[in-house]
Amino acid sequence: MAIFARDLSVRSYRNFERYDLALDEGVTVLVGRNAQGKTNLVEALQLLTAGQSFRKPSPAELVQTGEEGCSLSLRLEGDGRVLDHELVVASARRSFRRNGKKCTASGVRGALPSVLFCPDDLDMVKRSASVRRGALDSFGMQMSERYAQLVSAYERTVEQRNNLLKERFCTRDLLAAWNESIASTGASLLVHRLALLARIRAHFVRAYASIAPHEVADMAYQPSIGDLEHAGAATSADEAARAALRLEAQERFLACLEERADEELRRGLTLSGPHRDEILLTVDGRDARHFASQGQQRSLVLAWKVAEVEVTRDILGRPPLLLLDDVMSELDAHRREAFLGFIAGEVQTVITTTNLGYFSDEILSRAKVVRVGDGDDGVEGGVARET
Ligand SMILES: Nc1ncnc2c1ncn2[C@@H]1O[C@H](COP(=O)(O)OP(=O)(O)OP(=O)(O)O)[C@@H](O)[C@H]1O
Repeated sequence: MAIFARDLSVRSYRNFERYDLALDEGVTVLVGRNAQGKTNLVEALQLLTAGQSFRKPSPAELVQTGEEGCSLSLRLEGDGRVLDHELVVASARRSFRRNGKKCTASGVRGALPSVLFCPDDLDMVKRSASVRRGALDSFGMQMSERYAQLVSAYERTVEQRNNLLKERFCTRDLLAAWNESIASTGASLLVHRLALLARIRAHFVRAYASIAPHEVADMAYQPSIGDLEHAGAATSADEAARAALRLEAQERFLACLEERADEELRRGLTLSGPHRDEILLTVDGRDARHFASQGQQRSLVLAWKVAEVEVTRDILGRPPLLLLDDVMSELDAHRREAFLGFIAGEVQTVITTTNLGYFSDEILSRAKVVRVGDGDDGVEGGVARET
């Protein structure tokens, strides 16, 4: 059974003094001129479902200029349950609440995962590998708490090891004490990433084929420690097979650390591990970073997003909340139709736009259209204040 996001309320948040928005179970279109706060509302929905925002704001940035603090809340309903997620910023610190009880970001993650597609994503194919790794990890963190723990533990370990590498007193012997722990956490994260990527890949290949039927797209994970003999075991139901893969990754990681220790000491950086891995996207066997046209890049990203929606369904048995921020204008009519065709009716979706002309009459007839911003009498229950 599905879970739906029902009511969003924000107070003293970004450009809104107060704003209340009731969402449709199907498609809600937020329409308004530039800088009216449409993206801010999408960001609020992402914060309250994924526990983080694509803008990576400091707590103070969320607070409306001139105010002391802000609050955001979202009511979720479904599965016979009601869940209230809240985010409060006070004294420049943010805290989450779930059903009134204080929690960390992980407390609001997972009940209703969100998949965001925004203009920044459109060039993820050509940007650095960290963008693609970040996309995979942000999604993985919503799918599994263990994945989220591994990401933060690994990031912490790399940061501490890099700090040590920058110290003049650092030696190979001192580093060796850290290697076991970074290799163990890194190997576990690597196995989680391989498993998630394998799930995404199956849907990605299919989705791309229906967007561009005469081309074949693919994706592959390329570990910086080299390809692993037992990589296929990442998706195995056999715990022993996965443990063997973890061990192989750990040993390989340790060997790489040993081999590159002098270079690491010289550069003050950890040079191998999941934070240096690549996610390779290809079209007809050619590396998309170098060969994909603008249109092919857009199709690759669309296919990736469709795959995230499908994997959420596979893992949780229900669809995510899909947040489409200002991307309709970036897609041509064919890709727009293909994308909306995938999600039509079955996925709760919030779309922002400056122009309803991008939507077919069919979509508009069943969507809830909300005007955001001043100058419109259709603004739903809110006060937007331009600053
Ligand atoms: N902390 C803040 N306090 C006050 N105003 C803010 C704050 N943060 C952002 N804003 C304002 O919010 C507005 C931008 O909102 P947003 O990015 O949601 O616009 P939008 O409606 O999505 O526009 P576009 O269609 O151009 O993408 C800007 O006017 C910006 O100054």
